[in-house]
Amino acid sequence: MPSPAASQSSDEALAEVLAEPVSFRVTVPATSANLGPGYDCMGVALELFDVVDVSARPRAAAGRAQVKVEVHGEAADSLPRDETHLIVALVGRILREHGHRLPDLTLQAHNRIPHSRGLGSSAAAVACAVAIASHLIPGGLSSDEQLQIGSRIEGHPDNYVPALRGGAAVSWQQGDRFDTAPLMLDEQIRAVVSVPDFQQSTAAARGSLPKTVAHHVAAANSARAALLVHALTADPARLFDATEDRLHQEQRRAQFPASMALVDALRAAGHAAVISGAGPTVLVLAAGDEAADIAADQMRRCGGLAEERWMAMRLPISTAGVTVDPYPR
Ligand SMILES: Nc1ncnc2c1ncn2[C@@H]1O[C@H](COP(=O)(O)OP(=O)(O)O)[C@@H](O)[C@H]1O
Ligand SMILES: N[C@@H](CCOP(=O)(O)O)C(=O)O
Repeated sequence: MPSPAASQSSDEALAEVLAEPVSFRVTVPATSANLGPGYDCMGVALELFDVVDVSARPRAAAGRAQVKVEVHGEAADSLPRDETHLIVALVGRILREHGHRLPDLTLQAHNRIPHSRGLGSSAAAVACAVAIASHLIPGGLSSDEQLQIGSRIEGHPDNYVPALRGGAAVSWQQGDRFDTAPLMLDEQIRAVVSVPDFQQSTAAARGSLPKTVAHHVAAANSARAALLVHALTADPARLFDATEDRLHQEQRRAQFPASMALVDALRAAGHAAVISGAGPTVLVLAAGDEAADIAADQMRRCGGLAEERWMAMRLPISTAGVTVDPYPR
């Protein structure tokens, strides 16, 4: 999870960002990162959306901004309702970096993306914050600024970029800048996920990876990642070979043995199964509807045998990334 570094101290000197109240709705998709060998660089947006209704007003009083957050759905019981809420804190940080202070803000968050399951909830929150800040700042943030700011906050661009722009992408870091190229998915590509009832923090999963890998391991992973681009864009029949990872899944097995057991069972049956993001959700990339339905059935059968509860579902690829629309009346 990104560190929001929330602070409203000494923001009296900063400019008011709004002259008039504004209301708008932000919609942001879930994402699945890595896709097997594309560790920290590949991801795809999925049609499972968080929706945040935003009402922002010039500050009514001196001192701190008045912030009110309502949370519905995922983590409604545990997320903060004040300026420490991740989205609010990130909006404040981005505005401050652009010379503005946080306005009075009311957020109504309708959370549908499950947290700490490898479906990019934190990347979605970052994309949401970037979209809100861009909507508030006069003239907005350029597309490149949005890419740089959110990738820097999230620390790895693989799921932030599809949350921002939709579809699938390969993204990378060059010095302190991020760049990305869209992957034009073959029309047969389908995504099926099985989401368990237990969580895995991305930070903890990242902490469990070794600092170095052997040269032959890196070479083998490069071949599969390159093949994955080919399979996703031109030749879905290659998805099984293309989704073999050497960099992170086996290394994290101890963190989510049940997920790895499901990946093993699905792969033994010929499905292109991988850990979604840093887990514990399992993703199958399938070629066509029939293969996707078979994978979903198999996931349900395996899930039914497990101690944990799993929910298998097909999720269409989202061509839309984060969007800002007028607040519906
Ligand atoms: N919509 C949201 N609003 C507020 N905080 C969020 C939101 N989404 C994610 N988070 C924060 O991010 C954490 C999950 O981040 P992370 O461990 O990276 O998992 P994920 O794979 O879901 O991105 C949550 O526990 C919560 O603290
Ligand atoms: N490349 C990252 C992806 C994390 O995705 P998330 O959806 O679990 O936050 C990693 O594998 O650590």
